[in-house]
Amino acid sequence: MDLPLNNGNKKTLSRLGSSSRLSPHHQPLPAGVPPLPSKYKAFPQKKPERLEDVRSNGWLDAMKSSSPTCAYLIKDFTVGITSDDASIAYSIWMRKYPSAIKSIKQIMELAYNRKIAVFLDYDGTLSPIVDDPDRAFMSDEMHLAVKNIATYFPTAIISGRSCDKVYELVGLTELYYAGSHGMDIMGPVSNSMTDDYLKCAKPTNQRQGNEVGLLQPARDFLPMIDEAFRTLAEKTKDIEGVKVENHKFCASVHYRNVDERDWPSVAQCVHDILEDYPHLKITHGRKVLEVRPVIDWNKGNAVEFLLNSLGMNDCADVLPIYIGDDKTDEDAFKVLRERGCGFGILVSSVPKETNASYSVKDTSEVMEFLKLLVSWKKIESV
Ligand SMILES: O=P(O)(O)OC[C@H]1O[C@H](O[C@H]2O[C@H](CO)[C@@H](O)[C@H](O)[C@H]2O)[C@H](O)[C@@H](O)[C@@H]1O
Repeated sequence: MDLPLNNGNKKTLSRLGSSSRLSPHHQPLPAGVPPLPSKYKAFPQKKPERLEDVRSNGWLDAMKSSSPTCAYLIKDFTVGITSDDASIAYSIWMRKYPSAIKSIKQIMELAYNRKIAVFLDYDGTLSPIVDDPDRAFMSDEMHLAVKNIATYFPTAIISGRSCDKVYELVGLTELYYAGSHGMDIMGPVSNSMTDDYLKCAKPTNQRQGNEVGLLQPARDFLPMIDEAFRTLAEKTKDIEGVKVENHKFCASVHYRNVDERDWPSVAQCVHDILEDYPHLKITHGRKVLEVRPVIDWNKGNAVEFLLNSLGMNDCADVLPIYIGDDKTDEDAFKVLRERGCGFGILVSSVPKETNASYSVKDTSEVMEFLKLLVSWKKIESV
């Protein structure tokens, strides 16, 4: 069943070809989800029979395992181990996901005669994870490293935050931005783009003098997300430490600062609200529940879209590199792995299941890797 998003304009982006997976306006809804009504408010607020309790539907387990800081290990390893065991397990894991820094020579060989495109997640990748999402800033050194990388390679930030918020935090006009987990893309405009890709009234890419366009495949969900955000904020306001953010095409319910004994209340509250929104779903991030439209569009689609619109779709010529730390970044790692084109680098200091090919420990290693890429490019171009 196709979801008639966006004013019935059936034109697709010509550069994307005919793949329905890439078409932002024909996202199939999962089986059993009713079509989105044209007037969302008129939709009967069906209250389905009570879903499984959050304890049995896996939400609580996912909440407990999000953002592990010490010896939380994946299923091939043991939980509740000593720090020595943890470092052995990490070393074993690193054999499968080697350090991108130590593998720089191998990466440069892969990049030989190919154009690199760089995709960067924001939180936990460019800025360290902190308790207050409003204070997640990049260091000056990281800011410079990102600016330099964008001088040499097409670079995009792909974030769960709204496009405006991440642009405000990064403040670099030479980058492309995809906010709301890829549902709000500020990217390059080419002549072959159709009306689906809105040309931005205010070109932000001043340094390169390029026009910038917007792609918003979940545009019709805006009123619904806004209403859900307000309900989530209202209903969770008495749980100490909860913070709810509106990221335009998704909403984030943070529980990092909530006493662990109250996590079931957070989960139950969000779960109960979502029963009234069959067009919204939950994904798990680092101590955050992300509420987003059920459409099949994620950070992986955003990467594919940007590669297409940058004219960098030919695997023989292009090496896309995606760096991220979160579960939502796995969608992008998976796309690169499945295309057999480019690779992901996971930011993690503990073993995790991942579709990335390499790893770095933390944001300072991300910065070191970005600097290495720039140094290599400088040497190569003399
Ligand atoms: O895709 P990202 O750029 O990584 O954004 C994902 C979420 O990041 C932010 O939350 C995370 O970072 C916060 C600041 O360090 C931290 O306090 C929080 O616990 C993390 O989940 C952001 O606030 C979320 O809205 C994003 O979805």
